[in-house]
Amino acid sequence: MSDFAIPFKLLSTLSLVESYALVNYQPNLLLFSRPSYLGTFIQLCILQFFFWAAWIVIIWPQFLSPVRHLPHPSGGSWWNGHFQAIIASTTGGPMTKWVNEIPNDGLIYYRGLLNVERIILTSPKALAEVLTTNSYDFIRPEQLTTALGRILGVGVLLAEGEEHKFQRKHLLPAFAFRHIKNLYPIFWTKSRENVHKMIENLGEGGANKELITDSEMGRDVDTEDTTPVIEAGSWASRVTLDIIGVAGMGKDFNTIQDPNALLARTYQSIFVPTKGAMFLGILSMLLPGWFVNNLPFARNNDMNQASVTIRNLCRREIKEKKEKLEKGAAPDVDILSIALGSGGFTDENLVDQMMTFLAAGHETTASSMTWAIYMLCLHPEIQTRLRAEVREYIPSLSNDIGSQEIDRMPYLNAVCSEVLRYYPPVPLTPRIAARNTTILGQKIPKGTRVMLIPWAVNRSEALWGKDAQVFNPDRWLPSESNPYSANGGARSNYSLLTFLHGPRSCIGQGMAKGEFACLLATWVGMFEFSLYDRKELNEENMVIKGGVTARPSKGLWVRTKVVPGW
Ligand code: HEM
Repeated sequence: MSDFAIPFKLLSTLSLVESYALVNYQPNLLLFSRPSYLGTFIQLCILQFFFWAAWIVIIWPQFLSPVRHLPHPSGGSWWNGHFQAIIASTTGGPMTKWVNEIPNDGLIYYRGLLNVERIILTSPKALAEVLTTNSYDFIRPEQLTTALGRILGVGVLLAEGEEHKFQRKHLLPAFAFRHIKNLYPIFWTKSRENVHKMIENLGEGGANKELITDSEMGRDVDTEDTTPVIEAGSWASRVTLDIIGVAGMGKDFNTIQDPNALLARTYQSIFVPTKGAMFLGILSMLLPGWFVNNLPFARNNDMNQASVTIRNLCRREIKEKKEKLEKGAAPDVDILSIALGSGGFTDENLVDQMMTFLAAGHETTASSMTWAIYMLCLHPEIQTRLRAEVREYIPSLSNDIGSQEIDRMPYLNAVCSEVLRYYPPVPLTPRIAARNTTILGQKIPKGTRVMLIPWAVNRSEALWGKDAQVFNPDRWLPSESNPYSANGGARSNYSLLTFLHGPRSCIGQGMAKGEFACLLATWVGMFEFSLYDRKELNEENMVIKGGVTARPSKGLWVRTKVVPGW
């Protein structure tokens, strides 16, 4: 059954017709001696809203829905399902637990806000049906498209059906490996610039001055240790924004050098998880997206301003690039140049695509970098082994590096793959059945929410074995006892959901992997990291901000030392 999206049009049309009929033909049925159209209309609207709500919240999910007998978590409220548990914990947290604790054959059922039904896919077969075989039967919820469209543009990420097929087909060549490999020198040069800037910052004492009083934050800090501290997440966002600028559209946003550069500030203002953002997120589950987007809240104001800034910047860059090409300049290697060459897009559509690449292409990779540094702090032996490999294959940061040098390092690639498995940057992404359909033979009514949860599937013991919840890069290294090392030891490639699969999988995954590996190699090659707050040595103490991407909610503060000799 569909979301709790109030069907205003239906309720008001019905009420209009009924109030006309009642006032004119059956006035004796009304409560008032002098019936008016308006009064009757309002009463009917309220009455029908309650009938509709009772149907959606109680009658359908509790007594009629064909999916209600699927394996499901115990407990939950009679009117609000498991929403309380979900909202109180990290995005995808409860689902990870359910996937490992509830015996199931590929589908788990639960109820979210106001009992809206959701299905979690847990088996490779179920995932293959939804992601590949019947991919276009499952679309993104309209509320999400409206909410994200302002910042992401309505590009390939948010398009559906034939429109999506067309856009993807014309963009795919830009992401072919023969082009992506030309971007490695950009990844490396920008990563190197970032490391130099970090060294400069450490020389000035790092971010120590910025730290909020430790007692206020409840941190457990070694006060004797004077090693400078940095917030790894913000450095990661700066460098990934610069990389997507140059690799995506040939434009250096200069965020590494200036964290207050316009675009950096703009993205910061919208990616910060505020209470306002959360409130609007919940409202958009109940009310039409266009209405929520236009409510007079500061958050809406920020989003609209950010949208104008990003859109104008993309427009300017596309115009400049076109003019350059018209003057006969050789095309650059960036994604925009290749998309322009494809001839498949109008200028305004290219603006939407560029907005998509800027947002989708930097926060995600920055999230991976943040989690990588966290994992290396928790596992210093992995950090040391990785540094040794990087230094063995690349004698100095000043070397110029391409895809071949990166691909040759097995442990680097294993660590990157394991970070992407263990902390997938996109913790979950929802779909809605666009028509009555089936998954694994189970009837799925049109409008049912189907949840793709990389966070849960990537740590499923049924798919990864008993050590699914252990961070272990070695599972990606080939050996006689590990014949499935290409899949991290799992039998099916659908066990890894980080980039999804099929026609809606991440188009930028090749680029993301190359960029991530270059970044990690430079950071670990040059620095030794350890946690500033010793409490975070216990992963359960790490508070995670959910949203489109998952990051530590208070940032990742790490003591950072230059390791000489590179
Ligand atoms: C570690 C980094 C990344 C991760 C984990 C990631 C993950 C994902 C995921 C899970 C999706 C599917 C979202 C959904 O359908 O709900 C997706 C789609 C997409 N990603 Fe990425 N992404 C990453 C990096 C990038 C980069 C670097 C780019 C581009 C430059 C990019 C561009 C896109 C685009 C355009 C789509 C939409 C594809 C379509 O629907 O056809 N991503 N990504």
